[in-house]
Amino acid sequence: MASTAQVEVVKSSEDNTLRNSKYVKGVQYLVENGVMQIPDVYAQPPHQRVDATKFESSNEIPVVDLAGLQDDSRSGVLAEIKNACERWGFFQVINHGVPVPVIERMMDVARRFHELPTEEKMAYYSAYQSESPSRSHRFQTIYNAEKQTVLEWRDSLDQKCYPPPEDDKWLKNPIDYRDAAMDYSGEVRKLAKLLLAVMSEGLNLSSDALEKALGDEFGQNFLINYYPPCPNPELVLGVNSHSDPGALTVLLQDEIGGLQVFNEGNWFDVKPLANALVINVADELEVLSNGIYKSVAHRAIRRVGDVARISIASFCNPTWEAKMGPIAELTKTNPPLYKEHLFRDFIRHFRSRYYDGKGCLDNFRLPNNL
Ligand SMILES: O=C(O)CCC(=O)C(=O)O
Ligand SMILES: [Fe+2]
Repeated sequence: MASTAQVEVVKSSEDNTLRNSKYVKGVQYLVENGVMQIPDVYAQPPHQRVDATKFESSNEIPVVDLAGLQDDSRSGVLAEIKNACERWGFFQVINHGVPVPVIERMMDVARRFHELPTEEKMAYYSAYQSESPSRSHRFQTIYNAEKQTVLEWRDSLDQKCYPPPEDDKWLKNPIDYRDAAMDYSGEVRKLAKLLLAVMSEGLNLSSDALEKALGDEFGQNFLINYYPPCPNPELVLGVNSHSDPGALTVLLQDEIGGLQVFNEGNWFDVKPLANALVINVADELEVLSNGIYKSVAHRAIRRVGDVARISIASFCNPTWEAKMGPIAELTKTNPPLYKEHLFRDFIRHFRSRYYDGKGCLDNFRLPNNL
């Protein structure tokens, strides 16, 4: 590593300066410059700090073998998924149909992107989605410079995948990125459709009910998260506690680990499993299912160790204009628990604040569900 970076300390109260600070270059930049002690702006308040050395009890998050969907164990697999969506909002899948070479190639381009020289990544930087609406991708290092006072130990690349960007709108560097990203996101889309069908059946709805409720062809983007080694891992969070705003998330993580899920007052590690994918219920699926399926607060910690962690979160979202609210069949015996709204308005609200657990969804609950 090179000499210690001269990092200016930004005090939490000066959050408006974050937008123009050197921290926009991201955490990999600090690490490449030999940072020995995290700048104060990355330090979590004491109650948010974690033990970055130990794995929490972690064998309980269900692992579902999707191979069983093709044979006479199908009804058992449906029940496992239904149960996981109700109890955990999270599960891992194996034999999910996304080919291993497609996964490996995606991980490889993801790593090579984040290891590019800072100036090349900064060519893709913008602080907000709204500042680069025509671009299909965005390098992101600060989630919300106006609203957040503590920064996360991660750099991300946000990539729209569906509707598919025009050929010349994909990232040009790494050169093989576009093909890898298109193949991977196409495979993830097939899996998401399968899971939405199974989840619909779990609600006793027709198998196309959830996909239809997301509008004409659901939207899809992925976020490639890069968490470089940290000199003070016990002081930082890679991603603060949040629930995903869309419908369904398919997450690929490498072998380092760090994803944690909140359940009944405790944090549980989602243990890395080779070639498995992690599935989670997002806020709008909780809304559509009238609270039967649960979106769940999760976060990523940066473990002790000297290897960067990568995760790729693929978000399947309702279309912008899709009308969200509990599906009518599910409100016949139980009252609706969530207000009707457009997905556009949900996202507007999500982006207007810094995330905190399931705080955004709380704004859309009806009074009988507070
Ligand atoms: O890195 C992880 O495991 C979690 C990332 C995540 O939750 C997200 O990007 O929404
Ligand atoms: Fe997430």
